[in-house]
Amino acid sequence: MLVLGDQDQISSMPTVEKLTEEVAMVSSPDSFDGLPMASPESPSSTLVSFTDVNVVPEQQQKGLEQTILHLEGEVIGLRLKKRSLDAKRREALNKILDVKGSTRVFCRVRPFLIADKRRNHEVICVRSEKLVVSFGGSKKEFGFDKVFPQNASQEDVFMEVEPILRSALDGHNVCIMAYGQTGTGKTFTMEGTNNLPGIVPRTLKELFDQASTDSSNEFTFTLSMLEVYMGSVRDLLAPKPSNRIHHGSSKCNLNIQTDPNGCVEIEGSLMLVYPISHKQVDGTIKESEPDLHRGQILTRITVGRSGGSEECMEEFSKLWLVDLGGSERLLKTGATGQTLDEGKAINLSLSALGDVIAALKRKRGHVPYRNSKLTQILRDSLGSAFGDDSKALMLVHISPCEEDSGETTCSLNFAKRVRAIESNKELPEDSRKQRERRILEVEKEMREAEEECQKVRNQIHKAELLLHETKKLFEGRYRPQNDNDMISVKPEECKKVLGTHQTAEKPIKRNSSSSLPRFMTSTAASRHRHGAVEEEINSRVKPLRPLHRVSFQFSGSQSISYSDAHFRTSLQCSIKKPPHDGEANEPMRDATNCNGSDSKTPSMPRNKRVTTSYSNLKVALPRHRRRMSDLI
Ligand SMILES: Nc1ncnc2c1ncn2[C@@H]1O[C@H](COP(=O)(O)OP(=O)(O)OP(=O)(O)O)[C@@H](O)[C@H]1O
Repeated sequence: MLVLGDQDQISSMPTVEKLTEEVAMVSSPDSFDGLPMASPESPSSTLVSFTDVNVVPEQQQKGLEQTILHLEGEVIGLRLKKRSLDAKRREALNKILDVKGSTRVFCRVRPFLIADKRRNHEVICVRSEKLVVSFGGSKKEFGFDKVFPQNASQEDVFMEVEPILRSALDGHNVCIMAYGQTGTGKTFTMEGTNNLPGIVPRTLKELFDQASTDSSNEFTFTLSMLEVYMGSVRDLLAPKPSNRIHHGSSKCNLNIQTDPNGCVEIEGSLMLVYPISHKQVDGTIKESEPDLHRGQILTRITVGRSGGSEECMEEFSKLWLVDLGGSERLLKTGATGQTLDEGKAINLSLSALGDVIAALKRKRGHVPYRNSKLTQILRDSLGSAFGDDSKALMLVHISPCEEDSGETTCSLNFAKRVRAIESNKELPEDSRKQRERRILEVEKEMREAEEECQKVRNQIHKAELLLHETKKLFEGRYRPQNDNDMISVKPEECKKVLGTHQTAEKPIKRNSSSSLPRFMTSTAASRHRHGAVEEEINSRVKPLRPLHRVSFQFSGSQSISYSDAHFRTSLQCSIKKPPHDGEANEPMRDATNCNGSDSKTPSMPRNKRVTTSYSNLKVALPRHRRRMSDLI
């Protein structure tokens, strides 16, 4: 009996390659009657040679049983190895983020727009990670973790954001906030356009891609969208009229609750809807479009991750993507009425955010999370409420225009305050260099662990395929079956395989040879023929990679398209009822059961991908908000 974690047993087991050879030998026509011959090169072989044809079935059965046991042990051993490599990679990523700072601030400069008549290129000057603003005859320098100049692409921005997203998959709470004056490109960065998708759609795609390549974890995703508007929280995905706070519905102002562990949940919000209901949710979002007003938009992706077996508890992490709303000073805009009230509410919210950040910076005493809905919602992603487990990124947006330089300086000062949460920001030159060296070292460690992990993943895949095949072979030959358990092969399939009409029309019926009198057991020659037929069929119905389960629960308007129809079917199955480990070896059967028809589906591609369509992923929000600049 193999005990999980017994490394000696695992390391003394035959390798996948060796077992592959052995299984190949079992069904090889070159070996005697389909049986392996003992070889001096393989003393450890679990399969032996036979001379008495009557003893053959029992010995062969034992040999296959041994092979199955070894393969199962091999898979367990490889999974353990992968888990430890994965932990190493996560630790390295975490170290990198810690050395870089768990609260980071990037700055993005918007390019000049057609509407910008006066273009003074001297106002904003970007030098590496520094930015100089020339304003009223004086120059002011600001340093950030990264500065994106006017010509930076959406891709450039996302590349820098991506490591933080990965830490959400690793179980950390992450918060990415876009801050800045109205019209400086917050929505452009977060949502983007159909052709130039921003962080939100790219994040979804990235998360799905990464989850779909991780076969040892199961992931679930839920997506929610909230708006903080005039001090109330509303569910942007709720059907009308409950989402209309200004129409006085009591349901619209959702309660924010914090559990004893400091985890925040929004009471009664957010239907969890599977992809199949996207159209319905899409309609809901569109319905809310005419409610033009100005609030703060919060997109939340909850990532559920479990280790792929029933003993492993599911861990949850939250990823917040927040458009903080225009930060401009209201006197300057000359706003009145509702616009003025909306502006005031946003500014109060931002100032509460600033206070929370300042308190976090002090690292002691009371943190005033309760002063605004925004900070209450983001509480468990903003900082030290329950350890240094959270990662935050602020993307401050500025305009290149001279007439905006006052607002630009205000935004940059705010961002500077956020950045100062990390005490080691302004390091002397040699400490900075040392820090950069450390980052490079850990990045190398992480890359190595990733590469090693990929290798082990491939080995697991191979071993699982082999195990699946061997079990199939074993069950086909030795498992006692009653008459109802006939495996029927479609006549046309048999015709293709065998080329003889006669054999094709008969379903292949399997009986346990050991349960029959010896005179009724198959002869060596008939077993050989039978084996050849089985192999042909097996090679046609290609073995599938065991499903690693990724399920999606959406309450958003996003539509997800899967590049592989078979995967979609399997996915729907896994959403309805998570398969057990044993079932994971037979995904084709699962899929067949699910749609209730015989599966002619081609085998699942090795690298199945879950893709998103950007155009569909674009949340129809921009029209939902009124731009301050339009009103001036
Ligand atoms: N990096 C960029 N490249 C090209 N166009 C940009 C960029 N940033 C912003 N824009 C354009 O500038 C305009 C204003 O941008 P956007 O609506 O994203 O600003 P905002 O800060 O979200 O404003 P609001 O506070 O009103 O929501 C849009 O037309 C947008 O396409």
